[in-house]
Amino acid sequence: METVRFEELELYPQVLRAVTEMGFEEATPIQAKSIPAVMSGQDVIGQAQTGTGKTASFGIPLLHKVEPHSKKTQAIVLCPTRELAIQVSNEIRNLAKYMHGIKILPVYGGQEISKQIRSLKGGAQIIIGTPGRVMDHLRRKTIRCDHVNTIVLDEADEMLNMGFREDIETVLEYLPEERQVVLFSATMPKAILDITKKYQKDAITIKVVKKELTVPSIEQYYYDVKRKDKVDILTRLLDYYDPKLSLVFCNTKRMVDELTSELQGRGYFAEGLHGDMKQTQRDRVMKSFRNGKAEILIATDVAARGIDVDDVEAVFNYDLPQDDEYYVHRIGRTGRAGRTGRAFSFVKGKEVYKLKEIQRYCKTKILAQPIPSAKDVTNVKAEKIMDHIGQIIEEEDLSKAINMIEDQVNHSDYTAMDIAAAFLVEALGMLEKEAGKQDNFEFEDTGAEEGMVRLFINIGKKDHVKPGNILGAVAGESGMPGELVGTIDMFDKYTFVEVPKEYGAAVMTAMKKAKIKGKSVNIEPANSR
Ligand SMILES: Nc1ncnc2c1ncn2[C@@H]1O[C@H](COP(=O)(O)OP(=O)(O)OP(=O)(O)O)[C@@H](O)[C@H]1O
Ligand SMILES: [Mg+2]
Repeated sequence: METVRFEELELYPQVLRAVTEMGFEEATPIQAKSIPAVMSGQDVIGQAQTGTGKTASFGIPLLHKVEPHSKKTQAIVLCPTRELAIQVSNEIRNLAKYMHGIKILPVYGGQEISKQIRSLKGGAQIIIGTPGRVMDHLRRKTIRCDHVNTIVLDEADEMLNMGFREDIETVLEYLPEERQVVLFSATMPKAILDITKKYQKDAITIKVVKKELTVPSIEQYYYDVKRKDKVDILTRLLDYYDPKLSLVFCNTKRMVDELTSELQGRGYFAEGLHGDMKQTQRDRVMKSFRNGKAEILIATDVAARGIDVDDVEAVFNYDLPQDDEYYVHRIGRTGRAGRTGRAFSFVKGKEVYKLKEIQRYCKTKILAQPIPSAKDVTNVKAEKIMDHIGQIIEEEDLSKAINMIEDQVNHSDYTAMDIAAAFLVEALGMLEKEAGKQDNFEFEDTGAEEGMVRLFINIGKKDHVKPGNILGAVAGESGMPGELVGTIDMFDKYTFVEVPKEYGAAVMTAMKKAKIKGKSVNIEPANSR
């Protein structure tokens, strides 16, 4: 398709200036087609892939449609999540930077309503909000709709889905008969298209057609992963690919919480995000993800739609999404605005069929991929260290250090090569300690109780050791609740302890460092003893 420059779209000079300042050079295909259509006042359904600039596709025309001299509310944009309402409002504010007298206000749940009411009193021509809170203001008459001539549903298919449909209908009832209804999304399932007729008149459909629904610059892989191995494989992939920012999707809030503390415990800069958190906390997490302080965001689908954060280089489906559409939106958090990205999905057993279904829906291929080995991770780390070293050699004054090494070489049997190699081992070792806090152990079935594994402990001479000492060491060192420790069988020279399977590896790792009655212990999985 021919490229269209923003100059050709007859924008206000103030808007053109803002667009240029935001670094947009050409209009994306969806922008080129839908900016004129939305400006003309027609009802529009716009569909284009994730990260292709749909926000400006409706944001720019809204700025052209509002009358800045009237303080009345003239346009409403509805978004499915609070984070998206904030983001869309910021993007439109950026576009409006050089237009005077236009106020753009986000209103969403979890934010103090009295504060919102005060802001609304000042008059805002464009309101961007979540349906529940907008409805609330309409009922209180703190938002008045008599002059609203445009309503936009961002993520329209989600908004017209069962969870939101009633709210949307209520909001629409408040609007004047003569109004423009604009819908945008990366996905438009047929069932939803059927019901859009109820809300729109002679809508034109602008679909930027591509072969596949997902963005081609996102590499998509899957791993067949047992539940218990998921965390290890996730950290392996994080270490290997070392993405600047990553987004990890789980299907439940509980899983988000669990995985967040697991990764934090292993030393990763990870934060969780889900709907049960307080809004102030959600805001804090989003802020630290946007500024890169949190490198890994672990979230429910609350972060799946619309969220635009630079430098998200990898998306993980820790759990496979329930709906095909959600796969498209989740992985679309990377590979935005022409960038590349990677998407990794974990599947177990029968979920492979679900994955096939997703590929059919998206018309894309998700490839099986071997898990990088620990050695692969070491290699990429060594490469990174060598890159860094190269940079130091290029940029720093090394004369003092060279003198010191020369001294070493002259006064020992070591060559300069020995010394350099030892430095590399030291640097890698330090990294390894950070990355591999938990060793992997194979537990064989040794007739332990259901869900338990049997560990063999040898503390050498065991004159004064009592079951209580063992219990204290196992529970105390590993952080496992003591009441979970199963049977402790003490024999003449050795002891068997049963612990829940999921704590097996943690106990083993912890006990290697533990002492019982001042003595180091020897611990291993009980096999055929
Ligand atoms: N013409 C353009 N040139 C370069 N960058 C652009 C252009 N238009 C928008 N962008 C930038 O591209 C990114 C993605 O835009 P946006 O969030 O609007 O995508 P989207 O199509 O709404 O995606 P999603 O379906 O995920 O909601 C944003 O950072 C935006 O500022
Ligand atoms: Mg969007």
